[in-house]
Amino acid sequence: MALRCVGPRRSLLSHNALGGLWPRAKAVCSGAAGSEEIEKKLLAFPGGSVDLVKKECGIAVLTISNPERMNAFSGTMMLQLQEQVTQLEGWREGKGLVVRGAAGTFCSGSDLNAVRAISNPEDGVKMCKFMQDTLTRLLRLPLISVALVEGRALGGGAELTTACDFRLMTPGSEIQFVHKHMGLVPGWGGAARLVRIVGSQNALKLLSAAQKVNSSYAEQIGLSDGVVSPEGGTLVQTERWLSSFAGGPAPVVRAVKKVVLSGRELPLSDALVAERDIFGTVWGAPTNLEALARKSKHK
Ligand SMILES: CC[C@@H](C(=O)O)C(=O)SCCNC(=O)CCNC(=O)[C@H](O)C(C)(C)COP(=O)(O)OP(=O)(O)OC[C@H]1O[C@@H](n2cnc3c(N)ncnc32)[C@H](O)[C@@H]1OP(=O)(O)O
Repeated sequence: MALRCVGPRRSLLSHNALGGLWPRAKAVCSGAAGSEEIEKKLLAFPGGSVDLVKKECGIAVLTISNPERMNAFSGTMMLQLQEQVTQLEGWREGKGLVVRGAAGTFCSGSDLNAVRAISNPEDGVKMCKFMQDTLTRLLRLPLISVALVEGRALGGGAELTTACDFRLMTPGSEIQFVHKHMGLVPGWGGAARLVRIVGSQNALKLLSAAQKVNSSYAEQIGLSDGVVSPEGGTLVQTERWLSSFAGGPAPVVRAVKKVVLSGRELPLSDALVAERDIFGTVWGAPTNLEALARKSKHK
């Protein structure tokens, strides 16, 4: 049975999915405590929803939905995204996450009506900090995540794709960091993450030319991990693809994500300590003991 979490239950708390193993996450997310002011302003821009369905198989689907505006993020959707990330942080049985847009397109970034109304630099920076915190927490979930890109992923929508571990694209879909055309640069953490995904040369090209990236070019530079064809259902295929990484017992899948995350984000000496701690959670645990009893051979 699927558990559906829809709508605007809100929390002002910042969460750290990796607990004590993760000193840097605390530092990055701690600013969220002072975010009440921007949260109040975001509430003034309603519309759309961010919906979460958690399935018993351990895979959740997060849907960005504002079809009249090509799934642009209204203010309340930004708040809902934060709430749904909090839900996922508390989901101990979770292993995988698909992030997608409603109605055949991914997301066209911030709702330009909200952007126009809060176009002063002070509010802009607060909004960007709010989204940075949420997307950092999304990327740090102990779940293996994939963005299913159909249609367009523009501006903040392109940034959202980089807050997932993987990206799959449908033929004809495009990712475009349109920020330069708007006289901007990414502010939701998308530039920092893009550099880590495609390298600084490719990131510079994509940002400085606001280049449209189709599915084949995205695969060539490592931005996309594969193409999903519309036949057979894009979500079904994406979930099947994800299952090959997020299959197996939750404690082991979550431990895999955590060691990769610590290796990616921490200095080597801290990453080694974190890896030992994570290793300690699976060594001698039921799955490990069962594998030993089976005398597994990996031919
Ligand atoms: C860059 C900074 C970043 C941030 O940090 O905040 C942002 O994300 S800013 C937003 C960046 N995104 C855009 O600028 C998108 C602008 N829109 C488009 O380029 C096009 O609408 C589209 C997304 C390519 C779709 O084109 P098309 O298929 O031809 O449909 P329409 O243009 O008719 O769009 C349908 C409808 O949706 C409205 N729309 C689309 N995107 C947004 C948006 N981001 N905010 C608000 N509204 C949006 C569009 O205006 C149409 O509505 P109507 O005009 O009422 O018909």
